[in-house]
Amino acid sequence: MRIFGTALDGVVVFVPRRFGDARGYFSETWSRRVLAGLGVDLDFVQDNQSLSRTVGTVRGLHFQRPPHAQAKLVRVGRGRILDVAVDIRVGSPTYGKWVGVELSAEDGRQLLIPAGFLHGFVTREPDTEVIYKCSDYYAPDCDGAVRFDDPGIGVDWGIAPGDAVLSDKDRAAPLLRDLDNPFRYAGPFAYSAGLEALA
Ligand SMILES: Cc1cn([C@H]2C[C@H](O)[C@@H](COP(=O)(O)OP(=O)(O)O[C@H]3O[C@H](C)C(=O)[C@H](O)[C@H]3O)O2)c(=O)[nH]c1=O
Repeated sequence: MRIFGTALDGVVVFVPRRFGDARGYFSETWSRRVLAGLGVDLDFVQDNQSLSRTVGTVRGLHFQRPPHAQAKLVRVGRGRILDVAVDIRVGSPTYGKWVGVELSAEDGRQLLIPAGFLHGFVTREPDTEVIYKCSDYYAPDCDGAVRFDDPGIGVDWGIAPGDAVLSDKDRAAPLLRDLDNPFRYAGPFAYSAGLEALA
């Protein structure tokens, strides 16, 4: 398992090893022990999977409030996405900043999004399946969202905002500046220190 940094401290890319042979490949896509060995000490308790039929489907920007804030470990089972994380921890040196990483079934990359960050993705192929682990259970009362096209964040999704395929919930999400924001900066992530960036 290789680990790479991104422009946001705490948001890191994992690339699991693939054992290829004439049949295809085998890969351990997650091991608590391996991630703990890399300094990422997270207990994931729920796996999610979503299928998005159309290119340009945007799901996000989502989060869960404490006491059920979620860290997520995202990968693609089929297709390709631009996966996006936004730091919304008040007081963070990267508050309001975003990073996008392309993940695909082919490259096997995974993105870790800590609690305190918004998460969303846009699909780049039809029938894209996204599979992700969450560090807390779904808690509808704690469910939160911010507009995917919030000009104060400025995510470049690679599509015109008007072309995005959205849920009604995402279409109606507030801007970050209007959010009752529960997250505060609590310092750097030790596992991120000194990581090389993904090429
Ligand atoms: C997230 C979730 C949803 N649901 C139910 C609630 C709704 O009736 C239905 C669809 O939910 P939603 O429209 O919120 O699904 P997405 O738009 O894919 O939301 C997800 O997409 C972004 C990318 C995320 O990071 C979050 O995990 C999550 O918010 O599934 C559940 O039963 N359990 C769950 O954990």
